[in-house]
Amino acid sequence: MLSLPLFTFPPITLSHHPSKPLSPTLLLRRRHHQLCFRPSPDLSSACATAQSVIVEEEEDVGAGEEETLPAGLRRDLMPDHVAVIMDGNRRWARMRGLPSGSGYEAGVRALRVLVKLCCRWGIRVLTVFAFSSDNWFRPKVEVDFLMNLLERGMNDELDNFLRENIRISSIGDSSKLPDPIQGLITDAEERTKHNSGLQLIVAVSYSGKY
Ligand SMILES: CC(C)=CCC/C(C)=C/CC/C(C)=C/COP(=O)(O)OP(=O)(O)O
Repeated sequence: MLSLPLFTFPPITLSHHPSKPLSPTLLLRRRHHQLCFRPSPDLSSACATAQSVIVEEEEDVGAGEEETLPAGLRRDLMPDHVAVIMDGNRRWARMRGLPSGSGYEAGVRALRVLVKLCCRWGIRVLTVFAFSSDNWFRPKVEVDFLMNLLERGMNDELDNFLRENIRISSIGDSSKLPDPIQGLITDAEERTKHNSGLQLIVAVSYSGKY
């Protein structure tokens, strides 16, 4: 089982965009598997560029072929592996007087944009920390909502993963997930296992122990 290291150094947190709940903490795995933390201007501009693309989310952000990087980003400084902690969804919704569910749905939309950007910018691996072991202790209605969102996401996106050459894998204690979701994840892992593009690792029911 893969494990995602947890870091104690100050995380780089993207400032909230006024309309999108993407506040990921980025953990960068540089080439040659050396872990490092780069609060560099290059990273800032990567974040700024990502945010400006998220603003244009409603426009088509096609995955397409790997492309020339936007101004300010340098190919030799791009990480191989980006990991995102997908929190802040409820806070984002609360700040706008919306129910938590709207925050989670917006989080999923932001995730779609992030996946497309990783494909376009040549990131090899994207890990998203989507549901922690502690999240099981949230109110049942909220857990059910998230499980439903996960199930819909896996169903809706599989064709896209196949078309875009994205390989899906998951980490975490999947035995706690409802059976249909376990089945969907296993199926997606199996059907995409030979894909050679972006590897999308979804950490669900994950605690750092798995
Ligand atoms: C499993 C699934 C459907 C993944 C899709 C992506 C997504 C929206 C993940 C967020 C899940 C989550 C419980 C985040 C925790 O912070 P929070 O945003 O609930 O709370 P906070 O605002 O208090 O940090």
